Amino acid sequence: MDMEAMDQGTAGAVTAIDDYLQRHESKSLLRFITCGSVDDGKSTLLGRLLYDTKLLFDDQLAALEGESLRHGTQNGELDFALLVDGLSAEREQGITIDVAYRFFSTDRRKFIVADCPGHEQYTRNMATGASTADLAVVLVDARKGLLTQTRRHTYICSLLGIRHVLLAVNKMDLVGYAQSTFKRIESDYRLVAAQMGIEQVTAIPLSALRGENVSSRSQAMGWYGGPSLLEHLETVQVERATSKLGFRMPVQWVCRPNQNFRGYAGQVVAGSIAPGDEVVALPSGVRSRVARIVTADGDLPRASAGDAVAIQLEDERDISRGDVLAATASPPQVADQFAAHVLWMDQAALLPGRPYWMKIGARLVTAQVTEIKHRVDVNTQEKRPAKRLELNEVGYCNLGLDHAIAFESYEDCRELGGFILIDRQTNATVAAGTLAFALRRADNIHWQHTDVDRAARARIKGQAPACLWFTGLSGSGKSTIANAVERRLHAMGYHTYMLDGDNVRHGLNRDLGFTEEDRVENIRRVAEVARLMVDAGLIVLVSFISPFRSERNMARTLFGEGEFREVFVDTPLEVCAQRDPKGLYAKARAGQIKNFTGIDSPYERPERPELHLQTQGVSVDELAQRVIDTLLAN
Ligand SMILES: Nc1ncnc2c1ncn2[C@@H]1O[C@H](COP(=O)(O)OS(=O)(=O)O)[C@@H](OP(=O)(O)O)[C@H]1O
Ligand SMILES: Nc1ncnc2c1ncn2[C@@H]1O[C@H](COP(=O)(O)OP(=O)(O)O)[C@@H](O)[C@H]1O
Repeated sequence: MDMEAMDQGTAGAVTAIDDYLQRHESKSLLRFITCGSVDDGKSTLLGRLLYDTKLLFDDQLAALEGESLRHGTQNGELDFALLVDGLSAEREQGITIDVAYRFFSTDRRKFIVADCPGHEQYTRNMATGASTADLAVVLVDARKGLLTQTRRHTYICSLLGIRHVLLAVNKMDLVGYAQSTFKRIESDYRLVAAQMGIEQVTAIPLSALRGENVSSRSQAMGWYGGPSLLEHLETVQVERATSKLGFRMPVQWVCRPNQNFRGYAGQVVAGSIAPGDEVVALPSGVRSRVARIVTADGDLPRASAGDAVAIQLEDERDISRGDVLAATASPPQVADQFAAHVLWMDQAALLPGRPYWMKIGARLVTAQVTEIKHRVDVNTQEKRPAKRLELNEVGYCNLGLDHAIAFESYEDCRELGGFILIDRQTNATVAAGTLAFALRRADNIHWQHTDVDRAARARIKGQAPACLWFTGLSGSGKSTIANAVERRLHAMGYHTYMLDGDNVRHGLNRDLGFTEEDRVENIRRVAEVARLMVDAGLIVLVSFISPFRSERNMARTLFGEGEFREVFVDTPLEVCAQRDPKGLYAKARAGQIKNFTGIDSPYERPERPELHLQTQGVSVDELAQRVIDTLLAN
């Protein structure tokens, strides 16, 4: 690469950026988002606004970001590039979502507008944009009035903490600039917004296409005495009450450029901090004092909310990415069970009991929705009972996490109260959510120590406890083979127990049917029971269809290294249907049984089972022996 040319180019960019920053430094910043249905004129409005302000800073800002990175690596102390690497790793996992942020500015204010393209994934992108915005421009077509989308988007904005809405009643030229139409839409909307807790609504009649009431007042609407859209954006006061919270910073990255330096990099999300202050890392509770606050431009005497810094502590501590550094005097709560709002954004429904990745702050944990309290009808605000959440539905749920986290309610702190859920199979972002409060503090429930532990229980039985997990279609041979395995093990003196779908469904799981959500719960319970039995020192044989990879993988995580063996009883559907030991396939094909696995309910084949048994033409005895060989091999 031609280094000289590159340096010159960069130097040029730096000067331009310095100029830009100086000119705009003193101005306040407004982050907003535009929402509306497909044809309401969102792009026209945004285009018009950018055109009228004649200031587009996309390129300068991209260069600015590049520059700050370069500076970060210059003095060899701090590698901020690592931070960015971390983020791009997330991008590869599909965690981040595509939202284009456009920058523009006028003489009075700087603006960042979240531009959320794409109709299909609109809700998903919108939620991302809304989570950092202070104001939403909600577009309504004057000819159509409020639509379901208008209500849905307003609700999402409200859920994600937006308290100011600019209602842009667009296409006024197409309704003859009628004041009555505008007034009707305005009052309809105020009612909806008030129901959703949004009190600051400014309604503006406009025509984005003709540029009326966008950046200048319209002659055609003399009856309107309010500001133009741009005037309002330039002057509206959106400052949130200064957060009452003390210092909080999620650790995005631990920087170790050399042996002598260890810095915890991240953005301060609340309060402020200075060298000498005592901090606690949560959830571990480790304490230390701040030695230095390092940035790309040198050390700071104090860092406050919004600053991106690396904090060096006085002593070497075991603190990692995802921990939260906080003021010791007023630390956040730590908990593992929450009440939360969840906006579901995936085609496949949210199923209670299924484990998802949860990303909150810089932390990644496993979370399950343990209960859906209710679903919210976005049109009427009514609470309705629900067993699952479908695409674009919002539910008020209880969440259970596998690890405790430091958090704030979303209302108090977006960064430590907002989260996304990620599907563990596809890595797709499937939900956005907001924490309301902790249901139970993690430190209130302790794991009770027992003097006789699992090793002691296993020892007295003279065996290594294990879980043999048989999965396969109905009639594939799970029970027959598991039964033969248990008979042999028993004869050899092993302590065993068999959990069979048909049997457990008569007792513990009597309340469950065969919908996806019931099957998820069925497997969750039986996996927990199997875990207890392994804890008791037994060899447990689990024989359930267990059709979903997610739940089988979840079951696996409950056991120790090598304790769990997945046995795939692989018999083609046609063969199972021919065997039809209980006559169920005949009934399912006749439409008398709904949701029958393999017919109108899916079976996800195991990808890496410990044992893959193809049963056709092989005797039950031989198959059972193979299971025993696998079990006793290690
Ligand atoms: N709709 C439908 N789909 C599948 N199976 C059905 C259904 N209705 C009843 N049965 C009978 O229930 C047994 C499966 O229960 P499981 O608990 O193993 O199922 S699951 O793991 O929750 O999917 C299954 O037993 P097996 O044949 O031993 O697998 C069936 O006998
Ligand atoms: N090689 C085989 N392995 C297991 N079962 C077989 C085999 N060949 C025939 N079968 C028959 O298939 C049926 C399987 O039923 P079952 O064990 O109840 O299946 P599942 O528990 O998977 O629903 C039984 O009637 C069994 O005798």
